Amino acid sequence: MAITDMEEDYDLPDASLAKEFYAKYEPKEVLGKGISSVVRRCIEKQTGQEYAVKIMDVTEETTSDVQADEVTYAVKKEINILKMCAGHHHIIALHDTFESSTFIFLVFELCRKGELFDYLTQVVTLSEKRTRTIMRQLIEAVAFIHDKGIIHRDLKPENILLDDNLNIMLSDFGFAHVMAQGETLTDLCGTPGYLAPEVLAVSMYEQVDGYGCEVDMWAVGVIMYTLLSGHPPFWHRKQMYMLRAIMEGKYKFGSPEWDDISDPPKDLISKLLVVNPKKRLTAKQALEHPFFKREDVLSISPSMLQTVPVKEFNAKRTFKVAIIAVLTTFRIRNLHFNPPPISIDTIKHDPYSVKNFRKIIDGCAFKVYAHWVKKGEEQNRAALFEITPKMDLKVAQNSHSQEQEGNDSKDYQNLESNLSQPELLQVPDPRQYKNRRTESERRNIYQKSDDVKFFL
Ligand SMILES: Nc1ncnc2c1ncn2[C@@H]1O[C@H](COP(=O)(O)OP(=O)(O)OP(=O)(O)O)[C@@H](O)[C@H]1O
Repeated sequence: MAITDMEEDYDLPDASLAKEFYAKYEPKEVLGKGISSVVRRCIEKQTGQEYAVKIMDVTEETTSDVQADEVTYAVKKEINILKMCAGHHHIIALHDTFESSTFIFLVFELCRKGELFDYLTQVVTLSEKRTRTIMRQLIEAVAFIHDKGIIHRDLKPENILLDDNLNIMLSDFGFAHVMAQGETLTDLCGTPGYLAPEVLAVSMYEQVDGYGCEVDMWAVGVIMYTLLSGHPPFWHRKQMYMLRAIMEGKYKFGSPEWDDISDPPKDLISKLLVVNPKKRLTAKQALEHPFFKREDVLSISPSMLQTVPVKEFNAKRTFKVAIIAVLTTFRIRNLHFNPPPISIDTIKHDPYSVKNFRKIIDGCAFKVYAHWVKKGEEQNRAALFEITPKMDLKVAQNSHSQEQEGNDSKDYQNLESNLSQPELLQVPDPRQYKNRRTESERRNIYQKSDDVKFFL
């Protein structure tokens, strides 16, 4: 595909600055844009194989030499972690890397279906079956990295990519860290709606221990809740309320969106969204949960089959099962073609309680809000789950803070102001250093976005 005028903002690095990359790869169209990078499809000249290349500019005019060094250091740390994770089916594979004095190129396997987040905006919610497949793959990836002592710290649907067969690939290890034996962390980093209570606690109270790998399992719980219901468990228009809800682990399986969902997924979520990290399920324990047991029969290997005792044929039982199956099929068919009547009153007063209407309403809502979360500099993914425009939210937040000053604890106010002042960023987060952007533009972006990643 030709590189269009619309992409002129995303200029390709000059050939003289990235000779090695151009010698091996042919860059193609832009696939997406992160805060610090542009991702393009590219073709490996020798093999004709397609990949995705993440191009990071480390020469922004406003970036000092020290910051450029920090960015390079942070990317190298990410590369090392990606190499440690090589070979797992559900972790993005890093194929190649190039570094010039001005750009860093990371060549990844290509995930054509984009982010799980975008998939979710199209389908609104996922079925239990689809959720089971995705969550199993995600938790297997998390179990794998935890086994190696790696903590991800930014698990969310935006960082989960989908391949052609809708299998997941865990990506974006920008905040990942290899934990030393017995180490705990105290950095406040991640994305607000997915932060575990203990991450918030370390920046609120001095006497609190650091946090560990358990924070990823909290985020796994938030993701699972979001996939099944179409909205996150702790979101609140006023950030301070959201933080409180997270700290207290207050969320609910509200009606009607959870009415048709069975107990096992709810039980698993409730064992992940546990405030005390020591009582939260680990990745390995989560994989043992009954929610994942149903499909296990399908994954029995031939060698295991030999050890499974064969049941004796019982004609009466087989006949009975066949009759039940036929009757059930008729009932389901009947219900499909002759659904029970819905009263006009119900539709008038509570259309959302009727499943079909609910799907239509949700679909429309997502269509309206989705344009706010399109990729690009102004992306604001948190807005997907909001009902007020972002700038109003900012005003509402400010006036709310004033109103509540007397009531809300100082700790929460401090924490909230930390979260909403990413300009306090100190640590080498490559995401700060946007391609050729002025300081005021950058500030504007952060102010508009609740989804800003922070690292204090
Ligand atoms: N391997 C890939 N295959 C296909 N598309 C990709 C791949 N990697 C990234 N993308 C697309 O490019 C976009 C930007 O990717 P990137 O990893 O830079 O995103 P980000 O995590 O939002 O950025 P940042 O880490 O700078 O905050 C993603 O939203 C995704 O849609």
